[in-house]
Amino acid sequence: MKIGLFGYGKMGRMIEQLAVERNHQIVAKVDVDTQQIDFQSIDCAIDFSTPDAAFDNIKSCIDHGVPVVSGTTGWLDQYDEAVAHCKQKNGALIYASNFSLGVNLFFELNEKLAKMMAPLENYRVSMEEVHHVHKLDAPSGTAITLAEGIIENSDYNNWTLGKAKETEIAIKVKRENEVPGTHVVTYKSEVDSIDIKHTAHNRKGFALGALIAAEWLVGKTGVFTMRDVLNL
Ligand SMILES: NC(=O)C1=CN([C@@H]2O[C@H](COP(=O)(O)OP(=O)(O)OC[C@H]3O[C@@H](n4cnc5c(N)ncnc54)[C@H](OP(=O)(O)O)[C@@H]3O)[C@@H](O)[C@H]2O)C=CC1
Ligand SMILES: O=C(O)C1=N[C@H](C(=O)O)C[C@H](O)C1
Repeated sequence: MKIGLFGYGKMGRMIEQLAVERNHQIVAKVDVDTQQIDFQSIDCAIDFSTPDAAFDNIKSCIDHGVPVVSGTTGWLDQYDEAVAHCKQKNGALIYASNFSLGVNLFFELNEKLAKMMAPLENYRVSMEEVHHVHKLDAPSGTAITLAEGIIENSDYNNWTLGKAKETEIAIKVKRENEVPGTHVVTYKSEVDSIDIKHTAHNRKGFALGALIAAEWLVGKTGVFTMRDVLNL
């Protein structure tokens, strides 16, 4: 597959390394200064850029008939517009706040646990995410997906970075050194706590998941999620 990388930072470079191992070709490396892009040469675009750049990158890929996998976080206020644009143009799009297989299993576990905990009024849920100091957005996209998974399966109706009201999920954000990404969901009562935790040891899992999504997406039209790709 001929891949166009939109964003050639920490993730773009990791994807390049794994893509070559999987016999793919990187035919474009797009950054903020790129003047011209040969869209015709690209079978699938993989966007790991910045919150400010993601939507425009996705839109121009769709406009040029190029399927796009986006892992950029922090641009979700424009997600519905991206979905509508993709459907209108008969394009192909997968967005995931986290492409790693482990985190996608963690998402499923989080929803199942939320369902089990919902009737137990003695427990309150909260969340912590830890990332490297270079991260631009907070909370992480993954923490937002986890919070949405709890909200869909319980009486909680919002998340907050501040002091949580009765029906809000408190998310604590930590930025430390070069941490690739750690997420903990905690249910606490007076007598005990239940924690579920995912720890990324490096960025390979994210990159591999994005490549698997790109391999799956080529030849399809529509808007998909990692649930579709992994058949969860
Ligand atoms: N979904 C997932 O599984 C994962 C998602 N992420 C997310 O992916 C994104 C990128 O992460 P990461 O690689 O660590 O970040 P980096 O900052 O290392 O890389 C982002 C790159 O995008 C470049 N860029 C800026 N503007 C544009 C533009 N208009 N078009 C294309 N590229 C542009 C930046 O260039 P410059 O530095 O010159 O501005 C930089 O090289 C983040 O939003 C992060 O949260 C990260 C890991 C996993
Ligand atoms: O910025 C990162 O590094 C990461 N971002 C994603 C997020 O915001 O959830 C995924 C992963 O945690 C790493």
